[in-house]
Amino acid sequence: MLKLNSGRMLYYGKGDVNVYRTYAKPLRAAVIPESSYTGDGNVIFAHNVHFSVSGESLLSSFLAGDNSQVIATDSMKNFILREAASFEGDTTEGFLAYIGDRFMAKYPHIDAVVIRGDRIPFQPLQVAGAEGLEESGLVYRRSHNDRAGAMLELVRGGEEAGAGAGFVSHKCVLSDLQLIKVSGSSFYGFVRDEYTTLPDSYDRPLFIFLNLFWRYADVREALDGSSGRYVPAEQIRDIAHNVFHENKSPSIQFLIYRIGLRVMERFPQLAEIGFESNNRTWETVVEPADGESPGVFTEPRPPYGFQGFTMTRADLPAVAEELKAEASA
Ligand SMILES: O=c1[nH]c(=O)c2[nH]c(=O)[nH]c2[nH]1
Repeated sequence: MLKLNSGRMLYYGKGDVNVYRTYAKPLRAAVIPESSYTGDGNVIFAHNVHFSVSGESLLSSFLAGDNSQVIATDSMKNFILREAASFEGDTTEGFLAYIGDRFMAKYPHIDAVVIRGDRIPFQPLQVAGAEGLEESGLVYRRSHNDRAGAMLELVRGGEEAGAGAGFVSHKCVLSDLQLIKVSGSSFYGFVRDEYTTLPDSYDRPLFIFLNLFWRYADVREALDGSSGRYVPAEQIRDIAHNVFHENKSPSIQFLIYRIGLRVMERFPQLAEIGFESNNRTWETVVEPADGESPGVFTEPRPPYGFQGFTMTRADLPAVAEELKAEASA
C-alpha cells in the first residue's frame, strides 16, 4: 500500500462489487499431465471485486472533511460494472489490470489503486443432445467450492511495466481448497514431553483447507491467455490433489512443500508460490481395522492447527539432487 509523503497511509474503496460479465473471450490453456483443464469458455466471467484507491490529494478529505477530490465509492462501483462491458481479455488478472488502468487514466489525482477480484465460479453442465451428452452452453451451476482470484497493486509511475499505471505488486490466489485423503497420511515423531497428549498416528484421514498464492516473474504473462504462459488456478488445484494422492505424507508441512515443488517444476514462469493451510483432520470414532475397512469419523474439535509457507525457484535444485540420489540408490 502506498505511503504518502508524510509517512501516512490512507485508502478507501468499495468491496463486494459483484460483476457478472457474460461472453468474455474464451481462455485456452496449455495442457499439463496432472489436469484435464484446457481452458474456460468464459461464457460467465464473474468476479467479486474489492477496489481501493490512495493518493496525496485525498488527505484533505480525512483531515478537513474536504470532499472536492473524493470519488464516491458508489461511482467506483458504477465504473467497475460499466467498464467490464468493454473488457476484451480472457483472464482475471487481465480484467483487474484493465479496470485499474482505466480508473487511473480517468482520475489523474489518484496515485494508487489496489484491486482484488475473486472469481465467482459457474460450472458448465451437460445436457442430452443428438449424439449423447453435450455441453449446454446456456445453463451453468453456481459452485461454492474453491475459487481463483488475484490482487494487483498499481502506482502511477510504478516500477513494473504495464499499460498506463505501473504494477508494483501482484498476487494470484486459489482460496478455500478443501481436500481429504482417507488413508495414507501419518503424523509421528514430534516433540514428546509433559505437554503432549496427541498419540502418534501412522494412518490418519487428513482433511486440509488450503489457500495457495503465486507470483509470476513477469506479471504481463498473467494478463492475457494468448501469452501461452498463463497459469490457471484450476491446474494448480489439480497439481495439489495429484501430489496429495501420490505421496504418503508425514505432515501437512511436508505435503505443501511437495505441492509447491511440483507447481514450480511445471510452471517456469512462476517466481514464487505460497501456502496457508489448516488442519481439519477428522476425529476418529470407530478405528478402521486396516486401510480399507470401515471407519467412522466426525468433525474435529476446535482449535485448529495451521501452517504458512512460501517458496521460490531457489527451492528447486534441492529436489533435483534428491531425485538423482533416489535414482542412483
Ligand atoms: O501435519 C501436521 N502438522 C503438525 O504440525 C501437527 N500438529 C498436530 O497436532 N497435528 C499436526 N499435523
